[in-house]
Amino acid sequence: MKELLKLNKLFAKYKWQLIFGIIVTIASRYLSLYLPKYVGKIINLLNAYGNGERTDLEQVKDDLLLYIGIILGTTLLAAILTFIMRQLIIVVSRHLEYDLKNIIYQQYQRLSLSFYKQNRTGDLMNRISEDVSKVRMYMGPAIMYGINMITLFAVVIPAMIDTAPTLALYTIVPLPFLSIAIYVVSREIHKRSTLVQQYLSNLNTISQEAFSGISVIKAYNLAPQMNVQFAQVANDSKDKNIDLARVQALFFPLMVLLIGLSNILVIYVGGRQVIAGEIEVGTIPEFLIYVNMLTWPVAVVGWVTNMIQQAEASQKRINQFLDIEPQIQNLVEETTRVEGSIEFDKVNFVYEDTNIHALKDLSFKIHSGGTLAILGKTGSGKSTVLELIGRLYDVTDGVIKIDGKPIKNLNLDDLRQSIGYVPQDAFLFSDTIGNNIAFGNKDASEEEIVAAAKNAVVHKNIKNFTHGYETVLGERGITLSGGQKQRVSIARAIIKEPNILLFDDCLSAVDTETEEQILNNLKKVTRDTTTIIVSHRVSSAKNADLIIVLEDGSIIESGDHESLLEADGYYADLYANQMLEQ
Ligand SMILES: Nc1ncnc2c1ncn2[C@@H]1O[C@H](COP(=O)(O)OP(=O)(O)OP(=O)(O)O)[C@@H](O)[C@H]1O
Repeated sequence: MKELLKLNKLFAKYKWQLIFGIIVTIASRYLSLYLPKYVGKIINLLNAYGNGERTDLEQVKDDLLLYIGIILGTTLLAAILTFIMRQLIIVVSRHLEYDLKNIIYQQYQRLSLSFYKQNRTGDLMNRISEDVSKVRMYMGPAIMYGINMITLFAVVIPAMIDTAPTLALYTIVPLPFLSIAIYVVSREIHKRSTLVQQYLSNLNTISQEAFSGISVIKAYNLAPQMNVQFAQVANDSKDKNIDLARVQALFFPLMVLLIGLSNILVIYVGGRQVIAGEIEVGTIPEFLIYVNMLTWPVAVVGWVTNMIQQAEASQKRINQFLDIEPQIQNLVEETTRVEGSIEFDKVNFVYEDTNIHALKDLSFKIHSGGTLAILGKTGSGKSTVLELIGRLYDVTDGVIKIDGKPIKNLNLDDLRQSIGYVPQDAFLFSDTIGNNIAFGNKDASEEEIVAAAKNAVVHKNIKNFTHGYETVLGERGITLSGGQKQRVSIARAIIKEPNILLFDDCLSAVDTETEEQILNNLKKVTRDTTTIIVSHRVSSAKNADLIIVLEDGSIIESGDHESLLEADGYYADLYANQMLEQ
């Protein structure tokens, strides 16, 4: 229960509904006692009339009507109260589920990029959906049945002892066995349903990969192989489902058997007592109803215990994520203005998970409004430089300064707000093209969206789509070409009018002519913007104020276009090769 204690704070918010729910439950259970009591009375009355102990038929009829009226009235009232109880407790559990999902989602948003690199997306999704559902079973049904069970025991058992203590003893003794049997069966059900879930998620992964990679599968004619793989996993999944169904099939027969045995015991022991004149005949039906009233809560003990155990395990997984402190912390509350001069001072960076020393003693400076180009082979650390400026990671050693201040001394939101970042792998949401561009500035007008698209040289392409800016993009924007996606992503950064623009090899999929056009447009609209362009092409870099060439995380050459050509090193070779290609 330790992990579930964390939920107490959430419960506090709904304490009045819960307290009222408990009161209503107690009242409804209390009212449900009238049914067995008055059924017993009716049988005794009829028995007395049959024996000739009662002779006034009219009076007997009146009594009968009164008893039936009491049964009807109390049962109806108990049913209404049960309805209110379910409304209160189950509705509260839905609210709690919603609150918990929001808490987890907000925590996910707070957590740093490294968290996402270390944990699989499926796992993140599972904790916010599957695990929360299991916890909800504790917050709603488990608590409701728990209260119901305790109150029922508290009212029924004293009533039984009061009516016929010996018979009560014989009736109550088998009940714990029923509870244990149900617990064992539901634990088996849980084990098997966990396996079913695992196989289901395997099946989902295979199908999802097959759909995402459908073009590769078709091009390599792998469909028959994929079909066999799918059939195997589907078959395993079916076997696990059949295993589960077998144990589930045991649940109800087991309950029926145990209830039947308890009923026989009541009739046998009660019958002997009636013959011995120790109890009245009406006590037998009264007790039969008690047994049936108690059976469900007793069975529920096993079920609820299982539910709580599962919720505890799920809440533990949720707490693991909730307890993580984001690696990147905002250390400054007050707002800070960001102009845009950037300085790296002996920056070192090691990726924790792989231990790769991506940047080594890196130092450079760009003045506000200046342009820096970073070239270098793949894996030389270019993207890492950009990620460090946006504080997606914090440096391992050295300092990055913006406007002369270490970036940790800037308000994190202001820092990120002042950056327009175009990543290497453009990500577009399943939304309209217009909204994807406006993502960088939610208040942007239609004219601003069009202007940004024009500057990113993608306006004409968008206009050619039937629905223009209203064209809805599929998953990961599959209806756009690679170059179009890159340009929409550039428009998204431009529209934000940031003080710092970071382009991570985002012109790789456009032809050199369009690249030239985009760079010319950028020069105009980003005159005062500090711009860093990461590229493999000299054409993207040649006009920059400063060009640095990275190798293995260190600068091997730096200067402007002319000085680097004179230096006759990596840059000059790259230039010569790329000029030849054109
Ligand atoms: N999230 C990460 N976790 C661990 N290691 C990483 C991570 N991202 C990059 N690396 C490693 O850090 C090194 C530098 O990577 P980086 O992406 O900065 O190179 P790059 O110069 O941008 O490469 P490319 O031109 O291919 O984009 C590489 O060796 C890479 O494998």
